[in-house]
Amino acid sequence: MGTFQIEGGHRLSGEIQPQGAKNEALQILCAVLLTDEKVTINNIPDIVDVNKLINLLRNLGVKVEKLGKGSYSFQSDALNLEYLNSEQFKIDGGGLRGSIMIVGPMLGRFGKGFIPKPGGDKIGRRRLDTHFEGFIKLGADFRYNKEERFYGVEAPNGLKGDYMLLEEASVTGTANIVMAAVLAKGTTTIYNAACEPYLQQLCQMLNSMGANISGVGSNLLTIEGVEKLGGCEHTILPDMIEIGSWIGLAAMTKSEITIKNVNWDMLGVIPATFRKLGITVEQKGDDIYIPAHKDGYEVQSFIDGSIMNISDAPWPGFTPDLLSIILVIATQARGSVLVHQKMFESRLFFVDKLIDMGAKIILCDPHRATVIGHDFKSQLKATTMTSPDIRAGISLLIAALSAKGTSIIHNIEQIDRGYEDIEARLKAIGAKITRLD
Ligand SMILES: CC(=O)N[C@H]1[C@@H](OP(=O)(O)OP(=O)(O)OC[C@H]2O[C@@H](n3ccc(=O)[nH]c3=O)[C@H](O)[C@@H]2O)O[C@H](CO)[C@@H](O)[C@@H]1O
Ligand SMILES: C=C(OP(=O)(O)O)C(=O)O
Repeated sequence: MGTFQIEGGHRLSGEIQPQGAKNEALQILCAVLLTDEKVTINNIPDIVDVNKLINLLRNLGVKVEKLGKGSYSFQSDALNLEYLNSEQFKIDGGGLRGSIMIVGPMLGRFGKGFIPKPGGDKIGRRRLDTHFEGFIKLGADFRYNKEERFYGVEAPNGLKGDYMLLEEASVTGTANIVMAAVLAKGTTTIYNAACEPYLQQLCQMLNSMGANISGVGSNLLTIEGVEKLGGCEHTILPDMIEIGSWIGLAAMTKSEITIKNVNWDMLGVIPATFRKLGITVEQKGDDIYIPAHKDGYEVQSFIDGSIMNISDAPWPGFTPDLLSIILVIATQARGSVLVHQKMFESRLFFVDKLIDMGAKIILCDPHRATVIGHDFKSQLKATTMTSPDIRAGISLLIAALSAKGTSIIHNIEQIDRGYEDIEARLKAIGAKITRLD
């Protein structure tokens, strides 16, 4: 188990460049399976989950060539479909959440797709019904092996477009169905589609490969199936969750930080949500400038004066992946906030560790926590903790960097899943952080 030692209480300063988006990369990498031509992808983050998926693709027979930092070419012209029946596939496929998105492209192109129960964060139930209901609508036969927790879909005669209203706007579910539908016969209409920037990017990439998808950016996608897709070049957006993490880091450590080249237009309500906590998020060209909040930050009020409530919602709502960060920075705000994590039922339990550090939080139920901010009148105290999931992990790291004394965070593999070379990048802006093993 990897461990960070963090000496907190130091101001940071300087510039930080966000990595490419983890959740976009996972979709885009799966899309390389849709063509036998070469696909070049730039700005791929060097993080554990993405490297696991690249390794899975290699084992499936994709030719992978590294062209430079973050740039790779992929060619899926001689796949080894037998790998899908192997023990190795069960290990590779179960190692991350994003692997689920190989099913759609494999089904669309080869008429069959399998996957063991995918990995990813243990943050509550993470059903896959939306994915498979979508494939069934496109004409696939579905089977599930309960003992082995192995999912399979087959359509030996190909897929046929249909209208579908998704039960929920699932991010990976929508990506999976879109990737199957681009090669189906006829028209597929997906209503209640997820429309995160990750999906907008995926649809744009697929269109540049020859697909015909309209409605991109909305929750109504229309896909005219095509016979074949070709190669393309695609560049992954900066990671909006990393950008939000650095906003939180700057505020909580009262540091002046510039986050470079954020692609502001794709950040949706993220800047406005941090501003609700009184944090100054300034747009400077395409950078975000966070001044040192020397006098702290004050939670804004609603018009009727009721307590500030920050909750998650499918895009264009506020992403659930940033709520843990909102929660940690609320512990030092002037005022109180109700954090409501609507989507996942086990993502707030990490507040125990913050309470240990001296934060004033009432965990009302698994979905809601009330945070009463200290306004920096009392500093959090260093402690030893274990990172339960990726976003709780980065939130605890932010708490440790703001705390008095030296903290230890175990299980940092969770953080490495999604944050590239984090200690070097944080050290470069003045953080005292050491990887112990
Ligand atoms: C690899 C990847 O891309 N992972 C992201 C993806 O996971 P993933 O695609 O697995 O998440 P889904 O969008 O399927 O669903 C997330 C959770 O929200 C619930 N739900 C979803 C939509 C909805 O309208 N109502 C609702 O209640 C689901 O039941 C589930 O518990 O999207 C999540 C939601 O943004 C993010 O936290 C994950 O980081
Ligand atoms: C929950 C997340 O990731 P995953 O879906 O890969 O578990 C996340 O990125 O916050």
